[in-house]
Amino acid sequence: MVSALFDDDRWEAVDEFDFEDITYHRAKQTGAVRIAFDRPAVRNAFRPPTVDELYVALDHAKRQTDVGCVLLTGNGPSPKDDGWAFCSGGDQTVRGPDGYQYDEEGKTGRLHILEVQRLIRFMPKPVVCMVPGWAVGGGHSLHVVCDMTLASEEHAKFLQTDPDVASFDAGFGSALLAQQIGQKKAREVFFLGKTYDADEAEEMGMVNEVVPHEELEEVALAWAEAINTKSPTAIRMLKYAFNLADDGMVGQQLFAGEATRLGYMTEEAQEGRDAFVEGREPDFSEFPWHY
Ligand SMILES: CC(C)(COP(=O)(O)OP(=O)(O)OC[C@H]1O[C@@H](n2cnc3c(N)ncnc32)[C@H](O)[C@@H]1OP(=O)(O)O)[C@@H](O)C(=O)NCCC(=O)NCCSC(=O)CCC(=O)c1ccccc1C(=O)O
Repeated sequence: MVSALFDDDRWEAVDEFDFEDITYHRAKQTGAVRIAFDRPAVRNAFRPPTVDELYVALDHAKRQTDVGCVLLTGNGPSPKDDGWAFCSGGDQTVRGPDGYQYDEEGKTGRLHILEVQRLIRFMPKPVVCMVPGWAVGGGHSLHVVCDMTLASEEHAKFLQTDPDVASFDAGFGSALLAQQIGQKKAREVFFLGKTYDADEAEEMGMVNEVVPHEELEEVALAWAEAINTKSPTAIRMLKYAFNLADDGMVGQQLFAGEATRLGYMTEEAQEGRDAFVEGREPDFSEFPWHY
């Protein structure tokens, strides 16, 4: 069993990978993938190989031109106590003095969940976080960086423990959270470390919708289906537009890159290319100065 909420009939494994810490599936009926933490016994805490696998799966999902939506979640429940989690952040048992450690000797510690955050943020399609239980520490930050969050009414719980374990996500996990729920509330999340249920998180503006636990994945898949009815270009440009103001010059660069791609698609741009290739002056006279 992948997860108690997983519907076998709707998904097929992406079997070109041999993942241990995550599962990766593709929807049968719409252009969506489901990527899930698969360490339920430790509330889906991530260790370096988990992060490596997550990066590979997300990067693969990014490159699938017939996939319009990525669903990110955590499998469950825990075989130990039936508890549910999206993700409880970095695995504290493998945390060393310079970051999270691989089993292998000689490798330096890593903090590369931040690379995963950037991949989600820059992903040219929406990433939906399905939260079936705890979203804690670095797991909380991941839900923050996802484009939308859907939460289990019964089991989703949101908690920032970073300062308890002397960690601090001073990037998207805090600053983007403040954009979502406001400065005062974001400071409360980190400074007081209270636990919020799904309804409170929705009220605060960091969860889009709260649904009965059993319906979590069905509703998320319906969202993916809705996204897949839209224009891929419009959705991509909108995501980068939403990011732009907060992401500074990198946000501009991503938006501008996609604007360049749209430019390349015009006959006007093709005339510029053809003129160079054919060794002649370009003739742009038939292209209007749009206003
Ligand atoms: C998640 C809890 C609140 C759940 O509580 P509860 O339901 O009572 O269950 P427990 O009995 O506590 O847990 C069950 C079982 O799981 C183990 N476990 C849970 N979380 C972790 C974890 N993070 N690491 C290792 N193991 C974990 C727990 O020990 C139990 O094991 P047993 O053997 O069964 O006893 C609660 O568990 C909890 O508070 N967990 C810790 C949350 C936490 O502090 N996470 C780390 C925050 S720091 C972080 O994530 C850094 C991430 C990062 O890399 C980073 C780097 C640089 C900048 C930013 C970041 C970033 O934040 O992303």
